[in-house]
Amino acid sequence: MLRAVPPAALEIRGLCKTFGTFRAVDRLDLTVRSGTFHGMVGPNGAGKSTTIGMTVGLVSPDAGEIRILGHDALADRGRARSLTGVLPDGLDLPERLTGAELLRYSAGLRGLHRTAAADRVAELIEVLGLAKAAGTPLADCSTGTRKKVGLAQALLHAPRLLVLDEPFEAVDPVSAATIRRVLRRFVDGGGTTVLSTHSMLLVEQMCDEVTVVHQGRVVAAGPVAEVAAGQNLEDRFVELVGADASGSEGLDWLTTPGEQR
Ligand SMILES: Nc1ncnc2c1ncn2[C@@H]1O[C@H](COP(=O)(O)OP(=O)(O)OP(=O)(O)O)[C@@H](O)[C@H]1O
Repeated sequence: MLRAVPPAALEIRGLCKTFGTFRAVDRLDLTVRSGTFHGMVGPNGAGKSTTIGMTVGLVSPDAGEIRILGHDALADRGRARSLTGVLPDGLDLPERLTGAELLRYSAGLRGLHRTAAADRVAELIEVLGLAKAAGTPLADCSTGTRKKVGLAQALLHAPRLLVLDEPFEAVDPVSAATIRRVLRRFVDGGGTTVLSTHSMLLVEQMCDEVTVVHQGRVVAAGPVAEVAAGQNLEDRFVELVGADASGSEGLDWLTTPGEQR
């Protein structure tokens, strides 16, 4: 008997976004298979955050299709939102709430029963090492701690797809290892994670597949080893997006001692 193929966790076709006259995302296609860890990499300004923003309903696309686990995410935002956990770029958090208050509030918005919400919030605080942040206004928390609170918020409602914009940015190595273990358990349990990152090492260590975005378009995609094509991923990345020798010329005043300032 033929087994039904599960729908992709995330399927993007022909996605476009223009800011003024600048085409930030240009007919981008992306497929993230269910139950995988997928990395999205690209140079600064490549269009990763804009793509993620459109995927999770924070930025409206000019054109294209987005399907989350087979559901049309643009037509049915409510369904897409319930399936997806999001760690957006920039993390605009309500600064006066403490970490615990934000998590309880988010659990309420997600419609979690009060007892389940309290249990999950307590467990996330424990596992992610957020005891201090739980009682501290978010305005007074460090960048890395805010990332962890944002991640806890993304996990609260047990989504099927996690979309994370640079989840390891500013996070210390011990916390990063904890986050990696949490994400690995999530994926091993059938969830799907797509994350943007500048760490090729992280992609090599954690991701099943990778998509390389450059100037709003996909320039390579597939299993990490295939995209790396026999090189380490960092060298292959530089080859794909074009090496840049800037930084080795100019700024003579910086290296000429004794010059008048
Ligand atoms: N709201 C906006 N208005 C105008 N331009 C924007 C806006 N948002 C993004 N852009 C531009 O779109 C391009 C893509 O930005 P985006 O943040 O998606 O890149 P990125 O790949 O996430 O970059 P980085 O790795 O530096 O975070 C950039 O040139 C950026 O300046």
